[in-house]
Amino acid sequence: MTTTEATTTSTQTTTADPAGESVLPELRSMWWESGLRARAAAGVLAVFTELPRLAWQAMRISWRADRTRTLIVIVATLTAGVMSTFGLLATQRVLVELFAGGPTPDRVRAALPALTLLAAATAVRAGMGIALGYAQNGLNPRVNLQAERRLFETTTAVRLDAFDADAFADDMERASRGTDAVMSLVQGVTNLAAGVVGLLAVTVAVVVIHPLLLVALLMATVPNGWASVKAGHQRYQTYLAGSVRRRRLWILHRLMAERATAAELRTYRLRDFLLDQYDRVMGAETRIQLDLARRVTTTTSVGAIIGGIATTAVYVLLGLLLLDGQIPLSAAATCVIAVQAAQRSLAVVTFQIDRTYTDGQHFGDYTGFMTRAGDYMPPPAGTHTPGPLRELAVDQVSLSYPDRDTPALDQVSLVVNAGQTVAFVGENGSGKSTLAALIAGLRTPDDGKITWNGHTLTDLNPDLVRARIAVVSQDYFKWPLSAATNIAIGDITTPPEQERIQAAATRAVAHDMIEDLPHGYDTLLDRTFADGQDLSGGQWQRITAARGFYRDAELLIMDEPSSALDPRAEDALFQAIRDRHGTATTILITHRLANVRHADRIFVLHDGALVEAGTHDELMDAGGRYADLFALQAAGYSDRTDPS
Ligand SMILES: Nc1ncnc2c1ncn2[C@@H]1O[C@H](COP(=O)(O)OP(=O)(O)OP(=O)(O)O)[C@@H](O)[C@H]1O
Repeated sequence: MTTTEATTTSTQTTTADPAGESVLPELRSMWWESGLRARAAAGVLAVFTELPRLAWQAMRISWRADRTRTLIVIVATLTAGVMSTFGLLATQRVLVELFAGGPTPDRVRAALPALTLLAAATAVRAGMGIALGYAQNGLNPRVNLQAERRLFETTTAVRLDAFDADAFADDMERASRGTDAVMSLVQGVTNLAAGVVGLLAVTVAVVVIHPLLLVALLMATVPNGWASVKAGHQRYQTYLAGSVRRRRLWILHRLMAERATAAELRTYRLRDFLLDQYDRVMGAETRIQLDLARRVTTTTSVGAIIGGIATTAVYVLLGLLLLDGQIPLSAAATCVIAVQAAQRSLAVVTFQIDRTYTDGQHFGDYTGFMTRAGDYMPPPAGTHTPGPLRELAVDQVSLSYPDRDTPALDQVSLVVNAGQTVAFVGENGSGKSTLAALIAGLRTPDDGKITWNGHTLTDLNPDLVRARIAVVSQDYFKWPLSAATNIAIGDITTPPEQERIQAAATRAVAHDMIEDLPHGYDTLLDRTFADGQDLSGGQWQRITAARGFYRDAELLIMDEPSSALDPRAEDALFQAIRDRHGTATTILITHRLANVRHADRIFVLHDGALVEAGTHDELMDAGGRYADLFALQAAGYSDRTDPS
């Protein structure tokens, strides 16, 4: 597909129904696709210039994965090729002897040495085939392991902001597809090498018999080869242009078939809406696939027709050479066998060129992703060891999310002393969670710095800093693990201890609730597995709070830890937080302002700026934003209790 075609297809999808533009904005052409498309449009011949590089890369991966098997593959492939040449030359000798004059027994006897050679060559070739299969089978899982592990090593190491970039998500989607391609590429290159060696073997044999036969061989093989390569190119271009569509389809699959969305889908009667979305994306996809099928069929049919005509011409040429006495009958017969062998090898070669090229492009996506992901890697880790927390200072810190006009945090400065309980309050979107993420070292400020006992966070060893901080996030993830493990992953560096797990659960008011589960602490918290259970929102929140307590960190950051808790549980949780006062530091983010009254210091954020700071009493006296919010919330309670 050309660039124009790709653009047309994506606009077709969105303009077919103007509503689609806003509902499915991802269907628009992405800026980053144009560069890749340009590469794909480089032309069919580019395949041949790229193949050696791809083969080299595949071999390097294979070598790293398993040297012995890679060696077996190389030796077996080459030996099988040499045996093919031998086999063909031996066949010709057998035919020469059989077509010679004299009684049949004498002719058979004369052909015996060549026949023995032929049998030996065939046996060695078959043996090499078995060795090749054995080596390849053992190589595949090892190569796959290497490729996939490297991908996950990268995706788990990149900075958090990588996941804010849509290009990164698309890039990653293609890279995941690329991990399968690594294995396929190694296999494809081996098979391709086997096919090429087979073709070379036939070529050598044919040239030895009669150089003119080489022309015949080329005529019979080139058209099909060209068509096959071109078809592969067409398929890859279509695949490339469809990355955004596939991501959208994947999202729709999950929205329509997963448990997490099942209830809301029904409540809001989203069935028809989602099916309509699916029809639109699939409609576009089907049109594109049908168009591709038409173009691929045309290409391969043209190749097959020209190839057929050329093969007929070869047989005519052979007939003419025979009639003219240019070649003996034995050579002509060997040539027919050779052409058939060449066509078999060519079928392998063209299929493998197609596959290797396609896999090579996917592999390029994989390696390209690895390179581009380098831009998202955290800066070199600091080496200083953080001591026990004395003072945490946020100094003139700003952060803007990509594609946002206003900063999420704007020149924020504050100090938290060890043993304090401080609160971040403010309206939705005021920047509280962003500030917490910066303090936890999950994001790096664009400007300003955060210091731990006077050392900038980036100068400190990040693992050692994180070991001293526990974060209970507002957007927690429901890990599909047992209740005990869900808590124990709060400190993965030590083996889980049941007593410690229970103590953390008790502080988070989760113990009794967990004991009541069918298998207690061993209950699997995922309904999609056998024996799995799900929890209510408040119960999940208790588990995540227990995870935060499990680490017993010097600095505990709790972002909306009680939004789903019942009043009794909420009270108990905040009592546990107050118990930390004086011995450990807590940063609390909550909209329930009654719970921050006891905080040593309350920081009020508004539109990313720190607008007020002080104790509850100071802020109430100041009569500013905090006092307004507090009075508003308090009025809600007093209205209900006020009998008037
Ligand atoms: N990953 C992100 N990409 C782009 N913008 C973001 C991202 N996360 C947050 N924002 C924006 O940054 C601003 C601050 O968000 P933040 O989550 O820090 O607010 P908050 O004070 O914690 O809000 P809430 O009380 O609703 O939890 C908001 O305008 C939000 O839309």
